[in-house]
Amino acid sequence: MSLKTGDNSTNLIPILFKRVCEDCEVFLQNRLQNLYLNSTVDGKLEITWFDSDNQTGVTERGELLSVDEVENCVPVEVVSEEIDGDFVIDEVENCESEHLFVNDGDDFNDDDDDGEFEEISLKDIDEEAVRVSGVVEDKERSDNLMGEGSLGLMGEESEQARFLRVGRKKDFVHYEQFGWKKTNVLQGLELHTGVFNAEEQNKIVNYVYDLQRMGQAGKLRERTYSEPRKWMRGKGRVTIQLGCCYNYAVDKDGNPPGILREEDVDPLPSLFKSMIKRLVRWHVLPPTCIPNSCIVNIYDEGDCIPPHIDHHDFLRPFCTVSFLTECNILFGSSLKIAGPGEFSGPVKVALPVGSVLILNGNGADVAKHCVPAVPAKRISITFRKMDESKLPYKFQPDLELQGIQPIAKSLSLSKPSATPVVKEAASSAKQAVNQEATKEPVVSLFNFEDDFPALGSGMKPKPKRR
Ligand SMILES: O=C(O)CCC(=O)C(=O)O
Ligand SMILES: [Fe+2]
Repeated sequence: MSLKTGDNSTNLIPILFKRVCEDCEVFLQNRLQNLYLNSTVDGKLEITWFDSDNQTGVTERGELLSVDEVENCVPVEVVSEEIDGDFVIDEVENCESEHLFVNDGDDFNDDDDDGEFEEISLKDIDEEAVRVSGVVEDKERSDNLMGEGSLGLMGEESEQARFLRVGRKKDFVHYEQFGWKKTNVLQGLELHTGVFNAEEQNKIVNYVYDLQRMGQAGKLRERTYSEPRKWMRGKGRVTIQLGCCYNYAVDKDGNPPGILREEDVDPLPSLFKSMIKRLVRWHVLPPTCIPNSCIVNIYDEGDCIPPHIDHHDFLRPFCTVSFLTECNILFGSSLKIAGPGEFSGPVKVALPVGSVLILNGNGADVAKHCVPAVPAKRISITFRKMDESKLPYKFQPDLELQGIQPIAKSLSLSKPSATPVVKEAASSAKQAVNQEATKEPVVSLFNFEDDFPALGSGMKPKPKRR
């Protein structure tokens, strides 16, 4: 971190951007934005940039902070408590918690050769839970889960029909000013609705409950299950980590934030691999970024996740799948504490159950996100691919997760197949977004349109810009 912007940092910008190609401009812009984020709050020193390699930070004014200074600085803004070796981040002003310290198949149905899709995954949940509990090497069962053994969740519908009904919103827009430049801090965000139907959600939720029971009974590996002490609203949430152990903040052993490579957690169970397969097959996640880890968040009423940017030990895009209760997720480069477990920010996106939110680009790296106190019990599963160089030492790549390919977008996609059902999905995705999250001015507008508009549906309306 040798760049010192100082008070005259904006003077550097025209020079930095001179004769720079478009790609480099985006890259530079992102870097600069990170430098500009999180200025002082109420006169307290905040760090705008955390260098995870050197464990140093940079203040808004470009001052380089040593490891010690970073450590001394952050507790001013971060309230966290250590619970069983894990830091549970509570009310956090401006997300510095995870951002700084942490630097932060579908085989629900499987396609067979004749082009029909047959339900394949989801075995008996109890059996599967036992399998996950440590008997994960049961390859035969795993094969069955991914192959035969259909529970018929797809019913009479083909995978193609289900795929067509997914609502997709990819045009989130909210401009924020960084120095002289306005940036869409939501660029890269996508909301896919109707990816998991009610029956599938039920299976997944019951499975999560089984995992939770096993965690409580000490039947999962030590770092897999974490249940915080709750002493007030907004405190903590249960987490189940699979595929890797993620450290939210420097822990009692002095481990830095990020993936703890030497720690062992339970691997992704087949059911979750089935979910991942669906996400890739249904064009929700790209085949180039297939997740190999996940964190299950179990929120009781009033639980929250404070503002943060997901650690860069995880690649982009990553995604979060919602269950049980619709809730809002807030986005913005600056998110504020509004009360115990309550936050405010410029953009509010509703997350319907069964939906998948993709975080990528600025939406993952410039805007912070948080889930304020949820109105009722909620579960989310965040799937992320680990950076190759950060894989746990004992990590075994999973063959089931290799070579997953998206299904072909058949010709029917371009037919006016925007049946009422499709429209319904579209409008529910549209309703899912509310940019009047707070009283703060909202400068962005967005338009919903399905990925696959009906023929003759005309040109894309352009997002309005200021
Ligand atoms: O619960 C959610 O939807 C968000 C979870 C999240 O931000 C995370 O796991 O990093
Ligand atoms: Fe997150």
